[in-house]
Amino acid sequence: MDHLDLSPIRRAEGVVALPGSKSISNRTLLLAALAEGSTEVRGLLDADDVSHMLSALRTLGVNWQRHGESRDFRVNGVAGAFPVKQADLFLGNAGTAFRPLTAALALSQGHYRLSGVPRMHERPIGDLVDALRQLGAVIDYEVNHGFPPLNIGLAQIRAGGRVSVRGDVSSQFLTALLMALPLTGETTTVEVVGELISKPYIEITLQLMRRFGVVVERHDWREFVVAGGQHYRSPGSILVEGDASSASYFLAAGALGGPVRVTGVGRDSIQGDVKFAEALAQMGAQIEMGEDWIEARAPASGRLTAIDADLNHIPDAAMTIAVAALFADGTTTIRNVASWRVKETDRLTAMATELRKVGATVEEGADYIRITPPAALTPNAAIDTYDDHRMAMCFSLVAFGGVPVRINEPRCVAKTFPEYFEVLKSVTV
Ligand SMILES: O=C(O)C1=C[C@@H](OP(=O)(O)O)[C@@H](O)[C@H](O)C1
Ligand SMILES: C=C(OP(=O)(O)O)C(=O)O
Repeated sequence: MDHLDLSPIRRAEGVVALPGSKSISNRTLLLAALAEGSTEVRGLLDADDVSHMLSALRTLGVNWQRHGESRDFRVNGVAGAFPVKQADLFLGNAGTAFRPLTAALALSQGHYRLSGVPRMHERPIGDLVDALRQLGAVIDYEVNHGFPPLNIGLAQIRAGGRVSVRGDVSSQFLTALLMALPLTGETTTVEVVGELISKPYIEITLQLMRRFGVVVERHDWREFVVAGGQHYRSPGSILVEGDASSASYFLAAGALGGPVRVTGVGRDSIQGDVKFAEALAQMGAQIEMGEDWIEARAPASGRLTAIDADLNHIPDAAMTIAVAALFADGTTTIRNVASWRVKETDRLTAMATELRKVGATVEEGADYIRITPPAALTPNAAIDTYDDHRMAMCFSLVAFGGVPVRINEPRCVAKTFPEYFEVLKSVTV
């Protein structure tokens, strides 16, 4: 088995220029592809999830060019409909590619097949398919009802009216629907059924749609009205912010010593995961924030303290809090993260299993996890990562506990942050 042995880390200090945000990269690419005009996308994330979106768009007839070896791209919009009407798309395990493309293709009059890695075929998509069928889309499940692979057929799309979508399994279903609706050209009201989770990701969607000229009226988190007759129009140029979820590992490292500064996200960010800094501050870390940077250092007291918090608004960065809890006095409880079960792996079970390997006492609930750190971390734990980039990244923090730790299959970080371990090395001693 491939693995990476991390030696004990004494402290982290320095500046990390963050890679581009996954959520912003994939939304921007799709909106730029559907828009009228061409868009310069600067600072795009270079990682598997975005590569899947880029190659899907090329297969669908969208013309894009990369400027040399840079992270800057030009995307030539197709003004509404993909030119290629038949395609078989492989989307890995990229939720931000799979869900939005499903909606865009279901409303765009062609025959398409969408598939991914085996885990993607275990991640639910039924709520999105149900919503799209209300609009007249023809979508079949290839193997299991409610799960990819999907086959999309030619449809009679019903113009306008009301459509409902469940919001309590993944917010990506609502994001997908909102981004695709302007393709139908009629006013549509989307009603969210159940309590919407991961709300800040809907803010990212609405902000970027607005950058491309489409305005959505939002009534609380229950109803969204997309007016008819709008089209996406290129804003000219878009700079992708640094990834706020990727920032969480370095901010946590800073909170265990520091200072560590991340650049590319800050006060002006449109990403909900910047709120990770608030959770870390609640644990006692000293946080400073500028327009496009965040800095973390250890609490004045020297020790983090446990928190009991609902982290439904930052489900990805919440995993970093779970590992930071190993360094906090007391018992930390992370609540309202049932969605962890349907992500890259069942993250509640994976987190509980691996935290126990380093000696923590862990209670795993249906939608919460409670972590009491051990008096001393177990040295040389071999952490399984379950093909989950975030398991690999957050468990690297164990090395700050003065013990060596082994990360199995570390290359899973390629999903969102291929150079993670090199960057970590560059700011630690
Ligand atoms: O819309 C997005 O960009 C994302 C939404 C979240 O998923 P859920 O809405 O399924 O919680 C998050 O976990 C994922 O990494 C990215
Ligand atoms: C849940 C995640 O990814 P996805 O976009 O595939 O849902 C994640 O990156 O933590």
